[in-house]
Amino acid sequence: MSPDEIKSRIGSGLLSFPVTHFNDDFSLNLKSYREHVAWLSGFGAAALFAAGGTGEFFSLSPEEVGKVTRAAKEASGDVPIIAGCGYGTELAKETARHAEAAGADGLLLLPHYLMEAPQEGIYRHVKAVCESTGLGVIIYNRANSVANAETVARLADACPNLIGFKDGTGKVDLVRHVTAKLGDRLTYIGGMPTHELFAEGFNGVGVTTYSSAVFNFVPKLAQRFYKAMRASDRATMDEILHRFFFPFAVLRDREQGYPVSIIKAGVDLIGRTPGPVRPPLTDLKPQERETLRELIEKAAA
Ligand SMILES: O=C([O-])C(=O)C[C@H](O)[C@@H](O)C(=O)[O-]
Repeated sequence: MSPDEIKSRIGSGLLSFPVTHFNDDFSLNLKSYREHVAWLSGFGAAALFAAGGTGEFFSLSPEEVGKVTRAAKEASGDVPIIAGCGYGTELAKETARHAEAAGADGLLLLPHYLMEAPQEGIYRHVKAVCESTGLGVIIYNRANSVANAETVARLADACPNLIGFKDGTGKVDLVRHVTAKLGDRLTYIGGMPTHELFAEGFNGVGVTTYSSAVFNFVPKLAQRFYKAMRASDRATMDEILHRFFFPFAVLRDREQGYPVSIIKAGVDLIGRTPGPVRPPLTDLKPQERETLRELIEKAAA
């Protein structure tokens, strides 16, 4: 897809990040991953992100990102696949090359590694990655890589293929500044952990779509919530928040890294085979899985 096509496509509906499936020895289980992506593709996502944060991008090699992206493309039918890339500039460019060769429809640029960086450095880094690829690129503001509105505007001017801005900071003032300055030059994506908890507020500042991690295992519930948000149907949102998302967040917050582990556990509980999370993450404990099982049952009721 051209950068313009993927830009309007991601703005057209709910997004999600499939978990990456592993065998018990932590090697990639692409067969199981393909089956999961094929199943998810039937629930109306505007695009799926291969090897994103929830897909344990941070635990994959550049070659593995390429393999995961190719497997997603083989399974997703006409649902576009956006691939993760990130770390320092050279590794990000290398990963982008693997993803592009694997047929990705766009790229999500996750934060660079370890160091804080000045705005000029973030600008040069993002620009270099954009210039290295023909794909549309979405910048992901999070952790040690947070571009301010001025930097995002400079990047949008310098990089025609910068098509999206994803927020993982939760800073409404910063995001509002970006949406006010950039208008419809970019598509805006909410990417807080369990973004449904933030969705209504961010919709109010121009972030009209978001990525839903729980879509991995309760896709119908995720779509119901998204449609309620778009329709400003607060009664439905309140009902789903109380029944599912608030207790889900309590469980998710029991351990560092659980925003990813709990999604894998959910996928496992619905009878798919995502396998374990790779270290440094850890899987849910048996009692926590039981609590999640009960929540999933309630969500289906
Ligand atoms: O990097 C990631 O995986 C995300 O930020 C996407 C997730 O889907 C997040 O928005 C969530 O947990 O709902």
